[in-house]
Amino acid sequence: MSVVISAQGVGIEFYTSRRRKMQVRELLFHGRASTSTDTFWALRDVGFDIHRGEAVGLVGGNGSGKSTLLKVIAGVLLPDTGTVRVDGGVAPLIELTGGFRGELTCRDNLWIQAGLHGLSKDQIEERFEDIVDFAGPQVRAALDRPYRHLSSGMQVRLGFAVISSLDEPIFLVDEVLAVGDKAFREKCYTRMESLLAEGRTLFLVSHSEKDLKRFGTRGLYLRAGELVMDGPMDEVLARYNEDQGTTRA
Ligand SMILES: Nc1ncnc2c1ncn2[C@@H]1O[C@H](COP(=O)(O)OP(=O)(O)OP(=O)(O)O)[C@@H](O)[C@H]1O
Repeated sequence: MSVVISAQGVGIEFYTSRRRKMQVRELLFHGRASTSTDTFWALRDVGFDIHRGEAVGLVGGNGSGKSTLLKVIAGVLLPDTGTVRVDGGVAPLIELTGGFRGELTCRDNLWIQAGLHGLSKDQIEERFEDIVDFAGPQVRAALDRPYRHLSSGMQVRLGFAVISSLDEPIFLVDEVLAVGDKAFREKCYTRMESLLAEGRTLFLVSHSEKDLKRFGTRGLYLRAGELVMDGPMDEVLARYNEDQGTTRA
């Protein structure tokens, strides 16, 4: 099967600037403290290949670099070292409310988001009803109201409904399933299953062992920015739980 995501030696270095306490000498001669810049590597030498149709779950503790890696694959962040090659478009089910404008109506936002993600006017018209149906009756009732009037769960519903309707071959999913209510989560699972059945590739970040086992056949384990294990999901979770000192995530 063909490789659709190939990461080789990927490193991301973040800068953390901090201003030191002023020294008397600096106060006298400069009037301000000099700024020292610290850096740290959020990802370090990460490498893997993902094949078309694979369902891969990414695990790791808080701050281990999971979201950063997804942003690199989505093309939002460029790596400081190494390369990432992505064959085909990516549908980012991450930070789902990010691109929406609070003062615009839900209807306008739906059009803008779908358009920005590459759907044509005809495609949006054709899919409009399905997208709103998926988002649910509360979102439908609020279609002509400002987006900011939606509850945060409803905002996520609309975002998921738009992005999951895209034709992209690769889907990145980051903890969005943790936000919706139970009924909506089930709808999202069903949609993700049908995307997989159609041969799309799924890259999922989650702290839920249940979700990871349901979708991920293969697991990647990030620890402090380094990929410490790449293998069958069960084995990766066992190692992760062992490191965390728990039996369940
Ligand atoms: N823009 C940024 N500038 C500086 N540091 C950042 C930035 N974005 C993330 N970080 C840091 O990079 C590290 C990795 O963050 P990341 O969000 O990728 O972790 P994560 O594994 O997704 O964590 P979580 O499970 O808590 O969501 C963290 O230490 C975080 O504070």
